[in-house]
Amino acid sequence: MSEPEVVRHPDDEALASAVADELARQIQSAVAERGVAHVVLTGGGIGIKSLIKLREVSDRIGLDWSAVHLWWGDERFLPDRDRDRNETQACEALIDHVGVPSHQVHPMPSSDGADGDQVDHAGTRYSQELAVAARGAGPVPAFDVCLLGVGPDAHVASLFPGLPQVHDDEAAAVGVHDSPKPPPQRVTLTLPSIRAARQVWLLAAGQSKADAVRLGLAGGSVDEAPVAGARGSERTVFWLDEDAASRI
Ligand SMILES: O=C1O[C@H](COP(=O)(O)O)[C@@H](O)[C@H](O)[C@H]1O
Repeated sequence: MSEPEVVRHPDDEALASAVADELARQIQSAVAERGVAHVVLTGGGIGIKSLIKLREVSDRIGLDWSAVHLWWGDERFLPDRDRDRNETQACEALIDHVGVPSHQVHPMPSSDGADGDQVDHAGTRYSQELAVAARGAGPVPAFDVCLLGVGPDAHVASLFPGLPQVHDDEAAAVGVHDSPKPPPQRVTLTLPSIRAARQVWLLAAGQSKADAVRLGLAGGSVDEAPVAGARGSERTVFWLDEDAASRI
């Protein structure tokens, strides 16, 4: 696992622009080197802002999306197209406007889909989809970049402090029943799946994230701060604005 690096920008606008520029570069180099790019998207304020900026970068440079696969780190288990779903927000911000082939967009299940209201089944279904894409090379593809927002409580994806999913080292994705942040039912990648990524990028903006960032960089207990367990195999980058970086 890699040691975390810190990249600081003055405010959330500059931060989102920098994330978008670098993500476009990483997509291009993954496709050039391996013929495919697997990117994990996040929800949250700065996560969605970065996708809006990525759409602008994509338009500007003519980014080729034909070999890009999009995954999610977590999802709120709600009906398809619900405005609070991370997928809905990512589609509005980016996906509906760029040319990613639809079979390469891999949303987590919705609560009105094939699993009905069975969020654990939804986690299993997503694990199976990840395994198929990994083509026998492991439980999940080696994601090129895994984007993760950071909650004020130090959660990443839908791995919340003190909840059992933080310690799941068998499943690739699992259901969450009692998230302290609404909605209570969610689907999330587990920490081993996140750690399979070449690069893990933690995105945080605002004073409310400053303590979580400090704990995440310190690398202590994942029970207390799940963000402390989010590390990439090659690179881990904390992308921060000055407010989020204020307690480092
Ligand atoms: O609920 C969620 O929250 C986190 C962080 O969101 P933020 O608005 O505080 O930045 C996000 O990363 C996660 O994907 C989402 O489901």
